[in-house]
Amino acid sequence: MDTFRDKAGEPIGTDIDNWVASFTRMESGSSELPPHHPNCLGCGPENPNGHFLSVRRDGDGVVAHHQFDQRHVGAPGIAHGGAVATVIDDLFGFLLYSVGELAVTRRLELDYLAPALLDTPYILRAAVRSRDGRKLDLKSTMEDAEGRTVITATALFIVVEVEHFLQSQRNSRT
Ligand SMILES: CCCCCCCCCCCC(=O)SCCNC(=O)CCNC(=O)[C@H](O)C(C)(C)COP(=O)(O)OP(=O)(O)OC[C@H]1O[C@@H](n2cnc3c(N)ncnc32)[C@H](O)[C@@H]1OP(=O)(O)O
Repeated sequence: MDTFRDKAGEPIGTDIDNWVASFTRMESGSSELPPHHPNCLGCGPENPNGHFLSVRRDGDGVVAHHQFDQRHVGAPGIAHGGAVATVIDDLFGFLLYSVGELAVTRRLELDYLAPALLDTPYILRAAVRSRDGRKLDLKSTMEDAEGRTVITATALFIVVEVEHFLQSQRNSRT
């Protein structure tokens, strides 16, 4: 089990309730947003196989500067489409700090308008388009340094209770 940390990087223990509490207590102070947890595939600083995504608030949404590297290669020189989807899914997860509720991905849809090149800087943005009950309609774009849109994405996240994660933890074989 991971040791979860608060916004200041202080350990808050391994208990999932603590993790959720630290997540939902997030106030709108610094624009820098903390990783979902240390080993998160998208943003965890302790996951050597991850993307180390660094995200900050940007108006009502979030923004990240990111480069894919050789660990994420699909076709030579091009990031694997699944790696791109991982990063966008994780970026959407940062919107939950503003929503202030727990939610998980139900649907994720990407349009790959141009190849996402390795070792090339991109800027990714995401925002909540609308909310209908538990359903969060999210949108994202990824642009290159010249402002060309490389990826557009939408997602449906569903708000869940902490029990969703507790039950998943109980059912997990790890
Ligand atoms: C602590 C930090 C946490 C956050 C941690 C952040 C980490 C970020 C990482 C990125 C995020 C992830 O990877 S999350 C991990 C990947 N995702 C998952 O594991 C989720 C797996 N799926 C599930 O557990 C479940 O399907 C749920 C919880 C998502 C939904 O199940 P449910 O609660 O039974 O909901 P259900 O009734 O089926 O659907 C809810 C509503 O959505 C509608 N709906 C369902 N599908 C669709 C659809 N494709 N298009 C339109 N609408 C749809 C239904 O009609 C319904 O509308 P109405 O009748 O209400 O109107």
